[in-house]
Amino acid sequence: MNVKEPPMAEKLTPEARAAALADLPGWSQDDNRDAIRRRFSFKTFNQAFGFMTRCALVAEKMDHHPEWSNVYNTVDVTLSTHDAGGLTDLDIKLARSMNRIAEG
Ligand SMILES: C[C@H](O)[C@H](O)[C@H]1CNC2=NC(N)=NC(=O)C2=N1
Repeated sequence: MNVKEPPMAEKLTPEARAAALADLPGWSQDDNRDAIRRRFSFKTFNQAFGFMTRCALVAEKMDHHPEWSNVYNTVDVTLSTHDAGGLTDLDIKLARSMNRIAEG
């Protein structure tokens, strides 16, 4: 059987990146690399870790994974597509999902 790999995601153009960011509350361009970042703040560690757990399930399903760290009630996230060496539509999709999950 001919089972194709999904096509490699392509880096967004500067115009596409700006348009996507304008529609992504809380996210901004990373100062140092072709990536986007957001800090999610919660009331408790439990809420922060629950958020990470739900995001992890989505990320695994997408086969697209965040760079992130957690300190108590805060989760810092950076999204970039390593295979493409920069920001792609996959990052925008994952960012949207994370925003939805954070809203509860
Ligand atoms: C083999 C596997 O599909 C790749 O390594 C996936 C896994 N998760 C990934 N996550 C992110 N953020 N970027 C990638 O390029 C990437 N590639």
